[in-house]
Amino acid sequence: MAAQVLQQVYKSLHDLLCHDTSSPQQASSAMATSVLLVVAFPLLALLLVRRRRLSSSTATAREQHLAKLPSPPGRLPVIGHLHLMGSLPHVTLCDLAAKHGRDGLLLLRLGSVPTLFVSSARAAQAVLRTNDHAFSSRFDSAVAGIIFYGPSDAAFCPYGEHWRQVKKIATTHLLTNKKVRSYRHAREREVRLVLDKVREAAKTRTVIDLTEMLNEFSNDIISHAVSGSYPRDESTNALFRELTEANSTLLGGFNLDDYFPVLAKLGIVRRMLCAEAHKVNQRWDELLDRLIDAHERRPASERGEESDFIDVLLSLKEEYNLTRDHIKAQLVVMFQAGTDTSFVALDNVIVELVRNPAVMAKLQAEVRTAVPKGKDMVTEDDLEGFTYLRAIIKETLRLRIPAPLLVPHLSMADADVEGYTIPSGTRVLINVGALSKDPSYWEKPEEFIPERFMEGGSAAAMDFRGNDFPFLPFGSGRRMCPGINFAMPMIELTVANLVYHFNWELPPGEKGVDMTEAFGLTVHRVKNLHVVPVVPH
Ligand code: HEM
Repeated sequence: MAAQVLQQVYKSLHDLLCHDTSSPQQASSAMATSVLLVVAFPLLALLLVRRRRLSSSTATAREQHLAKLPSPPGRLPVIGHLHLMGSLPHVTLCDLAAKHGRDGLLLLRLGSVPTLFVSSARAAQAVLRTNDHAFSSRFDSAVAGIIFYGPSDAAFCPYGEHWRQVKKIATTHLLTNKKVRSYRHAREREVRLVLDKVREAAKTRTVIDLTEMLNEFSNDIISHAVSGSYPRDESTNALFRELTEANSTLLGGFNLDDYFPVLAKLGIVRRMLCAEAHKVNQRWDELLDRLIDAHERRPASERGEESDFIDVLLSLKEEYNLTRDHIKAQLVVMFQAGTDTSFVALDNVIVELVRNPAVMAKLQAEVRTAVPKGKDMVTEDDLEGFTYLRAIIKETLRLRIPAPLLVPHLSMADADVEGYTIPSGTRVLINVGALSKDPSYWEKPEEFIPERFMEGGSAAAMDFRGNDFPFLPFGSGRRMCPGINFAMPMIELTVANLVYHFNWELPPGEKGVDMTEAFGLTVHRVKNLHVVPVVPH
């Protein structure tokens, strides 16, 4: 009985979040869901054996602070503002913040979870710099706990000593400039493989699915960094790709416990929510065990300059007190945090170039002038002088941020933001997608104008390394992305080669690129980019 109620609740909530609720019919369906939940909740609550309660004075103080924050009307019983989110929360939130927000802040009740949305550069600075420590944790998610072994990885692990250690490993051992440089030949080899495939298609002017090709490419690059000091292994790379996608579906989908954490404490709910995550985790486990075992058997003398992440993590086992599960968690997160973001960024750059032929021509002129005609490929040595290429990548990361709400932060102590007290335990989403289109910082913010980042341009001084708050595609502060140095050479090298060797046309009859977006762990286009490569004369 409880399982049936739960399944119905789950389905209703899923429908609610995955569809636009702006029409009257859908608004009434939101009300129906709410009614269903009002009826279902007492039933489910009866099943809770133990329930942690905040002391009533703490709860009252907390509610008093929250009540002072601006919040939109239309809050429904139990589901709160969940029905207002729609299928593209990063877009809906911009509208809600514009209508109902104050001082760059807006409080929504998503299910039972108070969630603060931050949508001005000043408020983002107050959260990510002035109160960086207070806002540096992550919320507890059953699914993330299974996928990331605890979670004990660098991205989903709550703030604390373990997180500090694994983040340090990421920044000082796995993703340093030196380490990234050591993968240079692997990057060039993978780009060469992409060029070979494109060249084949260009011979017969065949339409190619460039999005799919770039997705595979990004995954292969990370696969190499993780375990690739072995010969290239297609089947292992394909398995990594499949499992990373399975994780993305689990993490990016609707998870009941993200909005009703108290429910997730019920054994029956936990089992239902986590069954798929356990299956996927088991497959990761088998794959990683196999690879770690193989690395352990290999003599240290065989690990060259290009040691991969598994080699590095094994060598740090004693120093950092790492268990095998800790090592696996770091490996899984490198795929999860690194692949999708880098791929989406890369794909978006190409999409913008196809949509803006004048920008494409100017970039081709930059690359083709610097690199002699007929060269086999543009190498990383050639990239140094490509200022327009760098401006294009920045402009793409401004206009189409892969993770426009960052990863949710969680406050660990009361903190003052723009004159409001944000109580400990509040979930915080920074709408960096809104910041990078704020007209008070950006001229013509909806237009693709890479020149703004060139010398003399209005944003020439802006960078994405966490110090310019209107422009935070990688976040800022303690939880900032450690993967910039890894992602940039890969994106620059690939784009430079694709525009050096080929001109790009839309398939015959296509008038433009379909830009419809879907929200998940990252925001990506629904339809893949299909293009025709043409070898220039
Ligand atoms: C264009 C590519 C990338 C973008 C746009 C990007 C963006 C982000 C963002 C927005 C966050 C969350 C920051 C926050 O919560 O405040 C993040 C975290 C993270 N990223 Fe990236 N990322 C990219 C590439 C990479 C790569 C290549 C790796 C590793 C190979 C990586 C590893 C991580 C990790 C481990 C975290 C968690 C940091 C923490 O919680 O302390 N990222 N990234």
